[in-house]
Amino acid sequence: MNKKLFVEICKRLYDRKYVVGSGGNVSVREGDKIYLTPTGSILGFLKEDDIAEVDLDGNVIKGKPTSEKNLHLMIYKKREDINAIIHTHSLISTFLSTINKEIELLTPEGEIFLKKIGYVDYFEAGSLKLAEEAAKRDEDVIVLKNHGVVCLGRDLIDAYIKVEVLEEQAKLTLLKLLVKE
Ligand SMILES: C[C@H](O)[C@@H](O)[C@@H](O)C(=O)COP(=O)(O)O
Ligand SMILES: [Zn+2]
Repeated sequence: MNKKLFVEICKRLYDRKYVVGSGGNVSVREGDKIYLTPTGSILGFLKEDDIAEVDLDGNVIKGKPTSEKNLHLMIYKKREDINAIIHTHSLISTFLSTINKEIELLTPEGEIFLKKIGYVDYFEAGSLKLAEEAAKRDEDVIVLKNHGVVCLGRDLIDAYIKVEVLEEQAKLTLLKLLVKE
C-alpha cells in the first residue's frame, strides 16, 4: 500500500477544504487488508504510521479506525471493483443536500467522471443505518443528506478526482440556481 500517496491525498483534501477540523475519512483496500484514517484524526496532519488497519471482516489489526468503518467495509463487500473510498464534507455539495437540491452534471467533466449521483437520507454519523443505506446505492458518488459525500474509486486517485469534480458540479449547480433566481 502506497502510504505516501495516502497521506498526500488526505493532506490535499484538508488543504483544499473538502474537510475541516477532524472531519472526513479515507480508506484503501489492498489484498486482505483495509487501510483507514484513524477516528478523530485531522486529515491534514496525518502521518504514515497513523494509518489504521483492519481485515476484510473489520477486525482491527492496527490503530483506531474511523467511526465510519462499517460504511467503508459494507461498500467494499458489495463492490469488488472498488479499492478506495473517500468521505468528505464538501461544502457546496453538502449545502445543496440541506435544501434538497440535486447536483446537476452540467459539464463534460461531470458526465465523464461522475456519471450518476446517489442520494441517502440523513442518518446519524457513524451509525450502522447510515452504512447500510450508503452501501445500498449502486453509484460511485453518493451524497449523504446534511452530512457530506462518499466517492468510490478503482484506486485512490480515481476516488479523489470524483471528490473534486463533484464539488465543481455542485458549485455550478448553485451558480445556476442563483442566476435563475
Ligand atoms: C461527526 C463525524 O465527524 C462524522 O462527520 C464522520 O462521518 C466524519 O466525517 C469523521 O469521523 P472519523 O474521525 O471517525 O473518521
Ligand atoms: Zn462525516
